[in-house]
Amino acid sequence: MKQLVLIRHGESAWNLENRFTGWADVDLTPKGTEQALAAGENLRKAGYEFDVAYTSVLRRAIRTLWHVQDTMDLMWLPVVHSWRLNERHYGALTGLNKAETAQQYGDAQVYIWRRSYDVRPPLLEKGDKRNPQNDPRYTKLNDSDIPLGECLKDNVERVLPLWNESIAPALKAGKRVLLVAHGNSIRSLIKYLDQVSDTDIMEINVPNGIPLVYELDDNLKPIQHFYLD
Ligand SMILES: O=C(O)[C@@H](CO)OP(=O)(O)O
Repeated sequence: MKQLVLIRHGESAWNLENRFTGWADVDLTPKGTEQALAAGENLRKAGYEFDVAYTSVLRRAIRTLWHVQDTMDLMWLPVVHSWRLNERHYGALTGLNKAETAQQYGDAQVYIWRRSYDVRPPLLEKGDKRNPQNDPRYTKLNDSDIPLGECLKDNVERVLPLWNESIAPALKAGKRVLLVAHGNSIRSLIKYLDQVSDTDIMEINVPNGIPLVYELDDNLKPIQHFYLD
């Protein structure tokens, strides 16, 4: 049996302020830190061990992973940081308050932007200060890889090359994988692993800081999954 544990980062400052976050690099709140420590503690108590960890290049996920590693006495664990695990890019909605945006555009439109599989949010203008193109952590990427706004389908297409080229081979080699990422990059993996339909994925939400354990067969088909709460 192959073991993959997915954790969405703990509560972030913009989760608390109810803002569209995406690639904005906001940190954990004190509650988010507690959630991350509790996730590590629950994994430790349940006897989980890991051989490699994956995370995004955003601090809320990285810091969550650090807390989990620290709590589990696994600071030595090899860690792969990949932009492919970043949150779905929220385009021109980045930084806006979700409730205020719903008042302006209506709940139905905001639900479509947040949960539809293939409707993108309004895109950023290239010259927008929020365009990640000039951020040093992305300068080695092709311009075409740097999004100006993504729907979940774009996010799935961004995550899968990392899955196919690195995570799946690690699992097949018997490595126990810990992956700390974001609500939508994890929903992308859930959609792929459980073959969730484009409609059903709209109703699947991932809570902050609760380990989601996948037990996979040798072909990486899920045998079962459950939250370790
Ligand atoms: O703002 C975001 O980037 C995400 C996760 O917090 O929000 P949503 O639930 O709308 O996908």
